[in-house]
Amino acid sequence: MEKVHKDTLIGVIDAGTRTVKFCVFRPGHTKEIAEHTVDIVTHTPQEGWSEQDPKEILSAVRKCIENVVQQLGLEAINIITLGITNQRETTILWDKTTGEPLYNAIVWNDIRTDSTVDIILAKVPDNNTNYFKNICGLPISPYFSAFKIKWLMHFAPQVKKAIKAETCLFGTVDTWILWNLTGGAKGGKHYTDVTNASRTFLMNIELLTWDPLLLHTFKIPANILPEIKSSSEIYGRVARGFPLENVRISSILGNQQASLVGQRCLKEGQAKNTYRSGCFLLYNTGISKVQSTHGLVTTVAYKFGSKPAVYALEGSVAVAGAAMKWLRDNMGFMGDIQKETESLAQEVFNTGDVYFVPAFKGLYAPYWRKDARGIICGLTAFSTKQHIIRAALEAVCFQTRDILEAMNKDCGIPLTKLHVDGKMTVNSLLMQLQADISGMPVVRAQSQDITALGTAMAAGAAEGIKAWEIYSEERELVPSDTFLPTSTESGHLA
Ligand SMILES: Nc1ncnc2c1ncn2[C@@H]1O[C@H](COP(=O)(O)OP(=O)(O)O)[C@@H](O)[C@H]1O
Ligand SMILES: O=P(O)(O)OC[C@H](O)CO
Repeated sequence: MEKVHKDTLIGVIDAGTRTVKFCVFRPGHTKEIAEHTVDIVTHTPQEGWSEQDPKEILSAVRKCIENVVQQLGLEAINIITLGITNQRETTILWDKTTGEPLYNAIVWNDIRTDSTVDIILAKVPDNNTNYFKNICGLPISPYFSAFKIKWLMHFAPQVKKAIKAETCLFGTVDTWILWNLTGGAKGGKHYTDVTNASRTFLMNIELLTWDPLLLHTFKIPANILPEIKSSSEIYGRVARGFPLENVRISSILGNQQASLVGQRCLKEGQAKNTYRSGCFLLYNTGISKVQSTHGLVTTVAYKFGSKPAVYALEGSVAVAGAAMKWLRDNMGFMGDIQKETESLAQEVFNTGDVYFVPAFKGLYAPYWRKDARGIICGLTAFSTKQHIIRAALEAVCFQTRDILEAMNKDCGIPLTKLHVDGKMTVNSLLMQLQADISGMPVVRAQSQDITALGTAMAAGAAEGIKAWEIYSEERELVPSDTFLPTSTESGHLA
């Protein structure tokens, strides 16, 4: 292992859907030494719409860094580098001369672009959802950024104007933060990394460059797009006016890819599932791209510097923990999700044959049905809120099982265990149900910060800090506990 100065520290900006966090790691350690989190408001101006204020994201980043710097006192000077990880697909357009956003950020799970999707579908033979999959790895769906950009180009006059004046820039949340941190209108770096670019629907997954046919199909001008970089290299330095001025920024990873790295699923055939608002299962397929024929997405897992890109198959589920929030906020079934979900669901032995499909905004993998909507069925006069809460937990597990089945069919080599992380995994009943429903051991990471850890590892790698031994044979970096399947009759995957 390369010698690292004992005081060196690495900072990570984790800009998620619900919160922005800044935390700091000591190389080689898996637990952060300081962190601060700020909630982000999501606006719903119309049903199915989901927007955030890009400036609020930025001021949350600033607040979080300032708070952590204060916590660390003099030690903050040891933060030598920063990484950025982020909610993916969320789309921001801004004016490069003023630095002002041209519209709110359109969040990944926003479904206003249904009609845009139909326009694109109408252009392809047989309305084939998978028509561009061999180019970008993705099915046609409102989930991906290109549909959001196209919607903005059509419906936001200020965007049209800025595009005409050639002052418009596009970025996912990583790019917005990087551009602003490195100087904004005064020379900010307009870059993204391959993992985020692979979620836009505009990148050629083979060449890792913006694809002319896709740009032409969406009529998106190339001059609004950021330059695509690797996930681990030095992109620039924090500009004057921001805390941690002059510190290098040296990793960018979409948050689901970051947790794949943090879980050290760095070899072909290793997979992880992250349970948060949504649920995202990524299976490392090495340097080869597996084209799914069973509804999964081909995505870039990571690219460290000049090393070849590593790919993953991804199964994305739009609603997982978000169903618990719905049961709390819309149904009033509980007051505190963390404290009550598990105990309420434990009060009944099963769901009493109640099933819950939380397709609030359509269904993602493996179905890709933008027209699907939620359903609760099997209700009887005996059904209680406990049955429905338990059914909501089972729904997360069934959706994961659907994805595991699709992965096994696509890859031919069945997974033998599932590594999991994310806030929802504190729910041990959910973990046991997942082991039973998928018929395989579920290995739960004993850390909530796998995403940030993966980003710190990538930032460290760019700086020559090999303290986490990214390529070592030993996989288990973070302590874990395992849930074994207790029932097998329905638990075996097809
Ligand atoms: N004990 C629990 N049981 C079930 N769901 C939980 C529990 N604790 C948190 N959740 C759910 O997990 C999700 C946590 O999401 P969070 O990590 O805040 O990320 P994000 O909303 O950015 O995806 C929330 O949707 C919440 O409803
Ligand atoms: O911020 P999260 O954890 O909800 O992750 C969102 C995903 O990146 C969307 O693809």
